[in-house]
Order: sequence, then structure tokens, then C-alpha cells
Amino acid sequence: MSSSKAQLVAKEQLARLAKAYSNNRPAIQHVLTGGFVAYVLLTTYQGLAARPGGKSSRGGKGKGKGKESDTAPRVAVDAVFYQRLSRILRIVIPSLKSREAILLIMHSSLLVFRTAISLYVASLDGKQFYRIVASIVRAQPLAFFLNILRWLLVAVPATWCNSWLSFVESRLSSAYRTRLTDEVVRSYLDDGEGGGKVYYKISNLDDRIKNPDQMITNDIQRFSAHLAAIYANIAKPVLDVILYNYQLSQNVGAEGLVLLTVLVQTSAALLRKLTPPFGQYTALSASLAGSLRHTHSRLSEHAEEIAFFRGEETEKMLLEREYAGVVMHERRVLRGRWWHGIVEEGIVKWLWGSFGLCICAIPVFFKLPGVSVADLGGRTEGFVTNRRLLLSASDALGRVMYSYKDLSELAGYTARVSLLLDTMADVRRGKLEKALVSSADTEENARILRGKGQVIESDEIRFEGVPIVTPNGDILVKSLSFHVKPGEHLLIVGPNGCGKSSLFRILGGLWPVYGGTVHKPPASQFILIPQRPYLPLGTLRDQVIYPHSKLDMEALGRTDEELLSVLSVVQMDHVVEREGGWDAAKEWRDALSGGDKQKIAWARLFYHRPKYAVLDEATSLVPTEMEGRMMDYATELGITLLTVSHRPSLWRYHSMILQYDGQGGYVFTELDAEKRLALQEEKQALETKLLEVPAMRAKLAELKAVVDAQAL
Ligand SMILES: Nc1ncnc2c1ncn2[C@@H]1O[C@H](COP(=O)(O)OP(=O)(O)OP(=O)(O)O)[C@@H](O)[C@H]1O
Repeated sequence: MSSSKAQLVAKEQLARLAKAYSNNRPAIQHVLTGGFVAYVLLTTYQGLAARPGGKSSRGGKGKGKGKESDTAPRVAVDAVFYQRLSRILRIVIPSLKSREAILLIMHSSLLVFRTAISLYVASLDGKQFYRIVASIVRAQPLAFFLNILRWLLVAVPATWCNSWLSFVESRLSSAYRTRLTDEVVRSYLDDGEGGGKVYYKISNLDDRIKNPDQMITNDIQRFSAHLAAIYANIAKPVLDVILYNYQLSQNVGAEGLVLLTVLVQTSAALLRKLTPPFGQYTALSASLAGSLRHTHSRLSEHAEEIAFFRGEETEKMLLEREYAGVVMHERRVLRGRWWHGIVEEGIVKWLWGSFGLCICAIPVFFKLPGVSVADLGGRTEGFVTNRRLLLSASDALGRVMYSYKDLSELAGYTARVSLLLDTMADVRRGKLEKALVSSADTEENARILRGKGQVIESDEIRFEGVPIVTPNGDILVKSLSFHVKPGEHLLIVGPNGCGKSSLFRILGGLWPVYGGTVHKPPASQFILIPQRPYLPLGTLRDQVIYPHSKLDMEALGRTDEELLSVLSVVQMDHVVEREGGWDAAKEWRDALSGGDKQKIAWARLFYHRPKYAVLDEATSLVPTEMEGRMMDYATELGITLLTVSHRPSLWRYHSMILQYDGQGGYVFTELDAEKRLALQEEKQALETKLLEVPAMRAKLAELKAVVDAQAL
């Protein structure tokens, strides 16, 4: 008896609760819908926000595959990523009035417009579908075609908007790329005294970046494309999720929506856990592709030497090794994408789709308080609209999920671009990272490496206690002192690898000064002629006037006739006619012989007439009489020469000599070429005589034997 009473009370309470719920349903709906919007925004924020303990990894190459792997940055969607990204964003969107900001505003407006069109299409779909079916059932062709036409009219703004969206996105990507490339190339090729020459230092004095060319071309381009797309890939789906679901909640009730959200978010969390580290994969792919490209460019650069050595097998092995690295990595990524794709599609498309169908059926099977019962037509129309909305909503939610993958990939490219920017900034500040040789650890060497020398601008060249240290920390000379006054030509000699060319690198500001004082004129007053001179892309004229352009030359009042007379000094004037005039453009590196290249470089020296010329085996490929002619003409022009050469024929043009012993010691003294040549000749004569000694001994022994035989 008492239990049936209790049941009655419970029923009454339930009825009261249902009534209260029914009376307050509009308010509850608002709360649930508001909660849903807040939840979507919060989870999106959490998805995108820093995750300190999240999956992170290092980009770069695998174990034991080079230094880049050890210093490559962390790759994860974490606080570091957002710091890097915000720094790059300040470069690519410099102000709110910039072209990029305007494009971004256009892009956002188009995204909102497209969502509005989609919402309209969803609601139209339900109505039109029913009308089209009705006109077929009632056999009304005119009504049928009018309904189709009405439906088609939406295509006009929809296609216009879609096309504009992809156009603006591509423009945005290209604008980002231009900003970044400008910024990078500006500091890469900066000509600042001391702080400049990043393109040299990044490859020679620092270990962090192996392929700056790949980073400046490929990685920046991919980063820009990903950055332009990520906005649409995140902002649009989030907006879509909120709007579609809001609309859906109006039709099926917010309760269904909340239920759907709980189910969807649980499966989404599972999916996220199963997502492989795509950001790390992206950074590693870029690094491996860079290595492969580098190996190919080395092959084409040194094709001649390799061909003579018949080094095809070795080169093939090197290429195959690099390629295998790329392919193995790609296969790993593909395997990851394969199974991730299965899980992703299964959850996003099928599981969420079936949840959705159940939700769409709610107004059909259950009477919702405050919602009037529809007839067959109304039910069909409602179901089609809701299903359409739901498909769009789950598609949008799917895209929010996919956007995490995009975000990871963006993190990979952001890491690469940041590595480039950071390394360039460090190199400009003189903060270099390079593996040092073991001898750098010894007490005295470590002290030298910690030191910092002084560079003072002066008319003459004077080294006072300057150590010569290679980028690896190898100390070639502990303390070098010498001086060159204008007009006093200096000859530098010594065994291979003792630091002769390194002296020029210090003079040119390429290598840091670790101690002492260097007095030197600015780099603009030096010209270097190496053994294999650099010939730029461009016309024949450009080869002689480099780094001037034709406009620079004309602004200085210099003429082609003058260039011709300069070429005639080195007996190269005939090439102007032979090659088709001053404006002929070709790959001069291949068109000229080794000796001709050296002569063109000398003509360049005569055109620029700097105060000092640094000659590093610059006459090794020209005949001795041409060498004399060039040295005499340089002296006539008042150019002071600093010459590295093993050729005794050059001694007589120099008044001072710096002789390294190859053990860290050196002698700096006046050069008496006559005396030195006489000594050299005497030495050579003695050496020749010494070579004859064994033959003379043999002859002597022979004669002795004959004499002894006759005496018997
Ligand atoms: N970018 C670099 N990074 C590391 N070490 C370097 C670099 N450039 C040169 N070195 C090292 O510095 C040392 C001196 O080189 P340098 O070119 O001055 O020799 P050199 O006396 O001119 O020899 P050679 O007569 O053979 O040209 C060499 O051991 C070389 O390996």
C-alpha cells in the first residue's frame, strides 16, 4: 500500500518536473544553446592553444644524419609554436593598413558570406526538395522547371563567392611569401660592415642550417600557403559549426544538439589521441628533401671532375642513400595517413552521420513541447532540411578536426622558417654555433677562442697580435703581426692549409677577429681574385664590371671603349666580337677556359682600380709573360698587391714577404727577390747535382773495378 503511494508521489513529482520543464523550455533552450556555443569556442581554443605536455618532437634528420638533426627546433602545436608564429605574423602583416591585412579582412567577409549562403541553401533544400517532388507527383512541368530555376539561382552568388575565396587565399599566400622572402633576402644579402655577409657565414661559420637555398625557396612558399589556408581551415569550420548547429537546435531542440555534441566530442578526443605527429613529419620531409636537392646540385656543379674521375657509381650511391631517406620517411607518413584516414573517415563521416540521422528523427518520433506536429509534407521538408544542416555541421566539425592536422603541418613549416630567421639574426649578431675541433678544449686555445679583437679602419693594413682561427676552432697561428703600406706589395707563402687564404677572410670581414688589432681599409677598397674566379649570370659586360650594373657604370661616366681597352691589357679584347658583343649573355662559367676566366677577373680589377688587390693563386693558369704584364699594369694603376702564390716568377714584383712555416710560426720580412732567386737557383743546382750522386757513385765503382782488373 505504502509502495503504491510512494509511486504515486514519484509520478506526481515527475509530472510536475515535466510541466516545469515544458513551461521553461524556451529559457532552457537558450541556456543549452549558449552553453553549446561557449563549449565549441572553448574546445577550439584548447585545441589550438599551447599544450605544454603535448606531443612534441624535433624536426630535422634522423639519428646520426648530420648536425641539423641535433639543432633542429622542437615541432609541436605548443607555446613555442605560437611565439614563433606571432613573430612571423608581425613580418607578414606589418600593419592593419597593409595589403595583407586588407586581404585578410576580405577573406573573412567572404567566409561569413559563404556560410550565410550555405545556411540559406540548407533551408531552401528542404522546401525546394518537397516542391520539386510535389510537382513531379502532380505532373506539373512548369512548376517543376520554375522550382529548379529558383534552386539554380543560388548557384550565382555561391560560385562567385567560392571562386573569390580561392583567389583571395592564393593572393594572401603570395603576399605572405613576398613579405617573408623580402625580409629574409634583405638580411641574407645585407652588406653591412661586420654584421653582414650572412649568406657566407650561415654556410661556413655555422652548423645549424644545411640548405638555406631550400629554406628560402621551398619552405617559405609552403609556409605561406599553409598560413593562408589555415585561417580558412579553422575560422570557417568553427563559424559553420556554431551557425549550423544553432539552426539545427531551432529545428530539433537544443537537447538533441547537446547529446550529439557529447557523443561527437568523445569520439573526437579519441581521434586526436590517435593522430600521428604530422608537424614533425612535415619538418623532417622538408629537411630530407633539402638534402637530396643539395646532393643533386653538387653533382651538376662538379659534373666535369666527376666525369673525369668516373665517379658515377659513388655519386649514384650517395644519391640513392639520400633518396632512400626521403622515400622511407614518405612511406612512414603515408602509412600514418592511411590508417589515420580510415579511423578519421569512420568516425567523422559514418559514426557522426548516424548520430545525426537519429537527431534529425527526434521531431518526427517525439512531440517536442512548443513545436507543432507537422503533416507528411512538413515532416519530409523538416527532415531534409535538418539532414542537410547536420551533414554541413558534421562536415564543418570534421574540418575543425582536420585543421589540427593542418595546424601541425603549419607548426612544421613555422619551425623551419623560424630556424632560418633565428639563425640569420644570430649570425648577424656574431653568435655562431659550430662544432669545434678537440684541440679547442685546451686551456690556451679556449682562452684565444673566448677573446675578441679590434678592427680599426685605416689606410694601411696592419695586423697586431691577431690569431688566425678556423671556424672549427683550429688555431693556425696564435699571434700574427705584419703590415702593408700602400705601394708595398706583399707576398704570402707557406705549405698547404697553413692559413694563407684565411688571412684574406679576416681582412674581408668574413671570419671573426679573436684577438689583437686589425687595421684595414673598408672592404670596398679590396678586390679578391681567387684561382677560380666567380663569373656572375649576365652579359659579357657584367663579367668585367661586376658587382656594378650597366647603369652604375654609365652613372660613373665609364664607357664600353674603356672596358675594351681594359680587356686588351689581358689580350681578351677579341672575345667581345667572338661572343657577339658586350650584351651577349650566357653561362660564362662554361663558355670560358680557366686561364680566360682569370684574365677576365684581372680586367675586372683594372676596371675597379681598388686600393688593394688580394691575389690568391690568381695567375696560376696564365703564361708567365701575361702574368708579368698584368702585375706591371696593376702596379701602374697604383694598386697594392697581397699575393699568395707558389710561383717564384712572381717574387720580383713584391717588396715584403710573409712566410708561414705550417707549424703555427711565421717570418715577416723584406723580400730581396734578386737574392732570393739567386739562392733558389743555387739550391736547385745543388739539388740537381745531388740527384746525380748515385749515378756518379755507380760509375766510380765501375771504373774502380776496371782499374783493379788492369792492375792484376
Ligand atoms: N669554412 C671553413 N670551415 C672550417 N675550416 C675551414 C674553412 N675554410 C678553411 N678552413 C680550414 O682552414 C685551414 C686553412 O685554410 P686556408 O684556405 O687558409 O689554407 P691555405 O694556406 O690558403 O692553403 P692552400 O695553399 O692549400 O690554399 C684549412 O685547414 C682549412 O681546412
